[in-house]
Amino acid sequence: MTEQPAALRLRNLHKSFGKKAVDGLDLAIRPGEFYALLGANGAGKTTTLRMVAGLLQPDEGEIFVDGIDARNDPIAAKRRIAWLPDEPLLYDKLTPLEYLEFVAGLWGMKAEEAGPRADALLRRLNLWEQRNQRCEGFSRGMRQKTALAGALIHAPRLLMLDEPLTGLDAGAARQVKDMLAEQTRAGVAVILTTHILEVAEKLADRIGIIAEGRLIAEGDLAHLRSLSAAQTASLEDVFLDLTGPGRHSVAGAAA
Ligand SMILES: Nc1ncnc2c1ncn2[C@@H]1O[C@H](COP(=O)(O)OP(=O)(O)OP(=O)(O)O)[C@@H](O)[C@H]1O
Repeated sequence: MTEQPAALRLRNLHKSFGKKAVDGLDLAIRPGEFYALLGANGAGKTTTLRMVAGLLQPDEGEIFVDGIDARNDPIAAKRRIAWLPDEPLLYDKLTPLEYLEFVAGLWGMKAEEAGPRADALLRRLNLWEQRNQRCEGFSRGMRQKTALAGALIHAPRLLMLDEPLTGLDAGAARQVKDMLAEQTRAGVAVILTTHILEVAEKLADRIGIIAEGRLIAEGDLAHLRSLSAAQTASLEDVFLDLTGPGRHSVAGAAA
């Protein structure tokens, strides 16, 4: 049996904006894995995901999505990716149904494939009642959920989300979390950035911590605890310990 390729593999990824934002990042995520990328403000999380999404050109390094070299074949890689930024762009004059039709059209999906998938996503995310209302009056949670439905319409293999739960009420956050868990059960790899450490603690199979553009620690919570002084600590304690002043050059990353 041939081994399944990683859903995402980064090798020695670099990006500088004058100052280093991503500095030799290596990362591998399995199909069906839920991976949380943590880091302080400015650590390089969004820059990393934007490079994978093809929105930024790396200075150096390799990006493989589902075995496809994203720098050589960006279109094939993008077809396998969904990218949900922290402030997704919706078209206010469109309804959720129209928005999904529009996004499906961009992917060249046939109506008979896109229609049922859009219906299922809207029902699943509790947007069915609002499917014919314009997005302009939507709350942040409804906008996030509409954008998530749009991100999933083309059945991606790698779902990347930047701060997807920030500002959502408990009900909307639960619907998004349940949806993400369902995706991983279906074999989709999920990578998300979050400052809500409880989300990473509860949902992630593995957690990567980056500081100054480098992966300084990686593993499940038990492994991260073992790298930290306080071994019974919460993820918040571990995170603050590993990213604290003077620490991140010494905490070695290991799976
Ligand atoms: N387009 C850009 N031009 C110049 N500098 C940038 C640009 N994008 C990011 N940076 C810089 O790169 C570094 C990493 O930023 P990035 O947005 O990736 O961090 P982050 O970990 O996502 O932070 P946050 O948690 O605040 O979203 C920061 O120093 C930031 O100022």
